[in-house]
Amino acid sequence: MSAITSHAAADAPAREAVRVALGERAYDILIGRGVSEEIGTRAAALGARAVALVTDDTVARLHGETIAARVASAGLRCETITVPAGEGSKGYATLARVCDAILASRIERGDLVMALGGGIVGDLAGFAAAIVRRGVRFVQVPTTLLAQVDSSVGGKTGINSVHGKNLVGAFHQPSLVLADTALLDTLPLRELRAGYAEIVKYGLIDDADFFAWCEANGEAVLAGGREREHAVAHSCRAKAAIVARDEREEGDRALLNLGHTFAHALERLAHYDPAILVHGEAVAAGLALAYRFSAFLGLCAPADAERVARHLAATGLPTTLGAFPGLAPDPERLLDAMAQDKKVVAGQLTFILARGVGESFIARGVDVAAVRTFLARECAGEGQMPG
Ligand SMILES: NC(=O)c1ccc[n+]([C@@H]2O[C@H](COP(=O)([O-])OP(=O)(O)OC[C@H]3O[C@@H](n4cnc5c(N)ncnc54)[C@H](O)[C@@H]3O)[C@@H](O)[C@H]2O)c1
Ligand SMILES: O=C(O)C(=O)C[C@@H](O)[C@H](O)[C@H](O)COP(=O)(O)O
Ligand SMILES: [Zn+2]
Repeated sequence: MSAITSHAAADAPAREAVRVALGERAYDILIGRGVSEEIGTRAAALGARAVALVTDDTVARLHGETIAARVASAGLRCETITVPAGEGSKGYATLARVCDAILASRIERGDLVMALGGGIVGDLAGFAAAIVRRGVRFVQVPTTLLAQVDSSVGGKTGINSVHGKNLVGAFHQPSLVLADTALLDTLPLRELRAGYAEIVKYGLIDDADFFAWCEANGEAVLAGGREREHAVAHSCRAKAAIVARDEREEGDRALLNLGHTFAHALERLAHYDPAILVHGEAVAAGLALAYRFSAFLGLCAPADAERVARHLAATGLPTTLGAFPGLAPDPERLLDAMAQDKKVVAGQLTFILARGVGESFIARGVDVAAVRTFLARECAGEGQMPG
């Protein structure tokens, strides 16, 4: 119980800074209500004279003018580039349009691309920044819970292909992340839940105490307030630590992919259609599946798999392949999508599996026949806890 108490939200400071210790590419994540008020002075302090503010049409309507005015008030030229909201923007056509708009704005290497939005804008704008003029600096101003706890940190940028999720991209670290939790006040519950799945992931990777804290405080995180800020800061610290020791996913960083071999396959089958699922929902199902697959292989106790699914379901997240309206997953199509996973080595699948809550590990060379049998059971609705 004492370890759980160490996550007490009452102890969370109003504002927190987390350093991503990457040598010459090190940067700060500033977390708290109102931190984006400093965006202009912070951009100026980075030596930029102009900013290409990339955002989506929903975020532009809600927060675009405020952020652009803050940038301009520090004496920087600010050009806003707006893309349609949704995963459909994370593709070649929108990437080309964003790159050309950045060039048309005469953004120089010393200037800044600024991603104002969720993970889709962050991944897209970050990749554009990585390739325009062979590398322009960029700043992340994440506006979804998912982006604040995960996608704005660590420098994975990219777009989707018909062949799969995030298959074209680059590692390009931001120069600064401003996670203003006040921006989440306008975020719909469905998107809060999706971001919550990636928060739970940190507990499942290697922090059983944090998973227990999530079990006790998940509803409060969704409701807002100090628990949410604590969860954002804790998640950023967890991700920063992993990224600092393995920036380019040559080892440990793959643990951040817990649940994602399943999730990305589901996203491809759904053609990235948000009417069917969004990334965080696919991750929630993927986490439950990774634990059930671990139990199926005899690696982890079925009770742990049930505990994981029970908590995700309790916060309104999907935990089964059958949970997505309009999606009829079948084992062969899922396996075909998994074959494009970036963790594949010499044609062999890699999964992140678990020996228990907070005890995940990288499993290379996983037997395809076992995956096929497991998926067939899951597609038939067998092996799942009720509800
Ligand atoms: N690079 C990484 O390390 C990393 C990590 C996790 C996920 N991702 C990627 O992130 C993407 C998902 O990101 P996401 O869940 O943030 O989705 P998203 O960017 O689509 O945002 C979700 C929805 O919320 C809206 N929105 C954003 N901020 C809002 C706000 N403050 N108020 C109201 N509405 C708001 C958006 O317009 C959008 O419709 C996926 O493409 C996933 O692959 C990347
Ligand atoms: O930062 C990472 O590393 C992650 O794996 C975080 C994931 O939540 C995220 O969805 C990431 O985009 C997946 O990476 P990918 O390399 O599998 O595309
Ligand atoms: Zn993810």
